[in-house]
Amino acid sequence: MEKTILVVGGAGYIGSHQVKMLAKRGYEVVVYDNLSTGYRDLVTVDNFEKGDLADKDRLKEVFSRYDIDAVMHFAAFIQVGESVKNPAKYYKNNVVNVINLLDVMLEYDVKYFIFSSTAAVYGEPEEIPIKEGQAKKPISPYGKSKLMVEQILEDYDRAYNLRYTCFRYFNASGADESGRIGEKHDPETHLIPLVLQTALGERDEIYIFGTDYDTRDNTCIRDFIHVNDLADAHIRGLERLFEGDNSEVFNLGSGDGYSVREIIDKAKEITQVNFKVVEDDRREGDPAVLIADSSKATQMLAWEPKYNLEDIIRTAWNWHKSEKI
Ligand SMILES: NC(=O)c1ccc[n+]([C@@H]2O[C@H](COP(=O)([O-])OP(=O)(O)OC[C@H]3O[C@@H](n4cnc5c(N)ncnc54)[C@H](O)[C@@H]3O)[C@@H](O)[C@H]2O)c1
Ligand SMILES: O=c1ccn([C@@H]2O[C@H](COP(=O)(O)OP(=O)(O)O[C@H]3O[C@H](CO)[C@@H](O)[C@H](O)[C@H]3O)[C@@H](O)[C@H]2O)c(=O)[nH]1
Repeated sequence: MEKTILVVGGAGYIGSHQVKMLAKRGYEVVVYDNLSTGYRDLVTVDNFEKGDLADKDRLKEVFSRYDIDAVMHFAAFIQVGESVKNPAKYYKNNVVNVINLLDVMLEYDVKYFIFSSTAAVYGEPEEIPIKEGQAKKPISPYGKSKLMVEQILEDYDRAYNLRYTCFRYFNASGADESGRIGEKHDPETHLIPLVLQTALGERDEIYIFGTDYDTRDNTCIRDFIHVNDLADAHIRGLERLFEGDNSEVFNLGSGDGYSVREIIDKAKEITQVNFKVVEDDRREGDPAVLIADSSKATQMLAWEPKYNLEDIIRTAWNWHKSEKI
C-alpha cells in the first residue's frame, strides 16, 4: 500500500518541490501550511490543509483524518537578518511550533520525521569543506533555532523512539524543470533570484555584498545545490527510516564553491542580459566560504547531485521568466 507523507510547509519553495517529487514517486501527499510565506498555487497535489503549527487542535484534526506514515518538516522562518532583530518570532515558529508538531506525531504514533536544517548551524566554519562532525557554533537566532531542534530530536529519539533524518542544506537554488513551481520569497534575500530579477528588469542593479574577502576574486563563495537534488535526498532519507535505519544527520551540498561574481557572470551568460552590478559593503554575519562535504550522504544514501550550476541558473531563469508572464 502506498505510504502517506505529511509535508508541513509544502506550499513554500523547497516544500513544494518535495511535494511534487513525492507524488511522482507514488506517495500519497498531504500538505499542511498556513500560507504565511507560502503560496497555494505552488501546491500541486489535492490534499491541502490550511493550518498553523501553533494550532494543535487543527493539527490533531489532520492527523485523525489521514493515516500518516511520516512527516517532512519544511515550515520555518528563514531570514537570518530578521532573526537577529526579532529572535522571539524565530524561536516560537522554528522551535516551539516544532515541539507542538512532535507532540501530535507521538500522540498519533507517527515515528518518522524528516527535518530541514541548515549550514547556518556551523557558523564560521573551522575547515572547508565542512563535514557533519565540525563544531556547531551558529551566530544567528535562525541558525541557533535549527540547532536546538536537532538537539531536541536527539532526545526524542532516545526517549520516544522517534526516528529522524536531518538535512543541513547549503544554498538551495534552482527550480523544477517544468517551470510550474520555483523560488518565491517575499522579501527575496537570496543571491540567484535577486540576480535573475535584475536581469528581468524588476530591479535596477544587483549589489555585491563585500569585495574584500580572502577568496579568489574577493567575494564570498557558496555551495549551490538544486532544490530537486535536495528533494531526492529527502526521499532517500525517508526510505532508510522505513527500512529500520537509525536517525542520522547529513550535509547536502554539491561540494563545489562559486563566488558571488562567478554567479553574476554565469547569470549574464545564461540570460544574455548585461545588467548593472554595484560593489557594496559586507553584509553582517556572512562567512567568506561555505562548501559542503556531502560524502556521508553519498555513502549512506547513494545520493549524488544531478544538477550543476548551469542547470541551477537555467531552471531558475525559466521559472522567473514564467512568473513574469
Ligand atoms: N531556502 C534556503 O536556501 C534554505 C537553506 C537552508 C535551510 N532551509 C530550510 O528549508 C525550509 C524551507 O525553506 P523555504 O526556502 O522553502 O522557505 P519558505 O518560506 O518558502 O517555506 C516555508 C513554508 O512554511 C510555511 N510555514 C511557516 N510557518 C508555518 C507555521 N507556523 N504553520 C504552518 N506553515 C508554516 C510557510 O507558509 C511556507 O509555505 C526551512 O525550514 C528553512 O529553514 C532553507
Ligand atoms: O543581493 C545580494 C544577496 C546576496 N549576496 C551574497 O551572496 C551570498 C549568498 O547569499 P544568500 O543567497 O543570501 O545565501 P546565504 O546567506 O549563503 O544563506 C543561505 O544559505 C545558508 C546555508 O549556506 C542557509 O542557512 C540560509 O538559510 C540561506 O538563506 C552571500 O555571500 C551574500 O553576501 C550578495 O552579494 N548580494
